Amino acid sequence: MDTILARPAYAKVNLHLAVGQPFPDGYHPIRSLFALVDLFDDIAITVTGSRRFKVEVTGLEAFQLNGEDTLTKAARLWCERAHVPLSLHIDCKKRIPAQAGLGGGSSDAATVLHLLQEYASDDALDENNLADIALQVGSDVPFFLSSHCCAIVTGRGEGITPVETRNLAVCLVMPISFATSTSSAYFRLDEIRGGDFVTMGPTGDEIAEVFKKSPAVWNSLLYNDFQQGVEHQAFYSQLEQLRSACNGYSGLTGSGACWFFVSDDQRQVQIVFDEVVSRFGTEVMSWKTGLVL
Ligand SMILES: C[C@@](CO)(OP(=O)(O)O)[C@H](O)COP(=O)(O)OP(=O)(O)OC[C@H]1O[C@@H](n2ccc(N)nc2=O)[C@H](O)[C@@H]1O
Ligand SMILES: Nc1ncnc2c1ncn2[C@@H]1O[C@H](COP(=O)(O)OP(=O)(O)O)[C@@H](O)[C@H]1O
Repeated sequence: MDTILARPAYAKVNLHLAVGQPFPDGYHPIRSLFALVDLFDDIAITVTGSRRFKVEVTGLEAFQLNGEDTLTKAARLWCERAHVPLSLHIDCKKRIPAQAGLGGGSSDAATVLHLLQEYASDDALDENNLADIALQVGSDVPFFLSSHCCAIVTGRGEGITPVETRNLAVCLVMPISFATSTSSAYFRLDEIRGGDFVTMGPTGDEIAEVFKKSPAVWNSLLYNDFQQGVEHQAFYSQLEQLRSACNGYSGLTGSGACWFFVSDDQRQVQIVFDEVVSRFGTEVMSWKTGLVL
């Protein structure tokens, strides 16, 4: 009998993101506050009796995949390490836009790993093996694999310190005519900095303290380093103007291109959301949602 396992793969926002100078391997150290948001892809895995491997993704058709998709990569690496055949059918229905800075590809991969661990039960891989696979798939995968709703993330993405999450309302705005490649965004940031010394800003403890306060006061304390190299400045300036009339915090998530507004007052998020819909119409995709608790 086939076994079917399913689980949602949530998106994240980076409520703060400091980027340091690159390590010798080219990757950059980050110090970031990650929080899961209630926007998710649906992942289902059918473990079959036959030796067939099939991955079906709907909603990613517009994107040219550069090699394997993250679900295939995670499943293949897991099966290799666990010495089990790739007898799987993975089905993914995407809602999280790609190249948005919402971590959709990484979350999908972490969810596949979670489901395979659940299926393997007593034969599941140990933590070290799993952590190794996660980083091979992508720098954001360790956070999604951690199952924490909110965390300070450091190193390349492997340092996870959980932080208690909060009931906050969120508006997400994704332009439909452009997206951002993560590697290009890191490259552009290095170019802008031109090798100058950079500080990593507030410590993890300081970021966690700021997170306890109202989002309306975060603006002078938290930031995203990618904001300085962002293209389409006119678009983001319009969104920032909207925020300045409301009580909350806003910014780019990850390397972009998605913008978010967060508030402890649902009505403020409704105002921003309505204004975005009336100003940008079908030029953007927008969601009124919240942090995952
Ligand atoms: C910027 C962040 C912030 O959360 O997220 P996104 O905007 O992509 O969601 C992450 O650091 C992105 O993580 P992820 O999207 O998993 O990146 P990866 O696939 O590992 O790497 C893609 C490319 O980004 C660069 N990269 C990534 C992570 C990192 N700490 N330093 C880097 O320099 C490298 O050039 C790498 O080749
Ligand atoms: N399961 C997946 N979901 C989304 N993108 C994927 C997936 N697998 C591979 N990709 C590729 O990874 C790139 C960025 O993925 P994604 O995680 O959505 O963006 P971001 O890094 O901005 O959060 C896309 O260009 C896409 O082609």
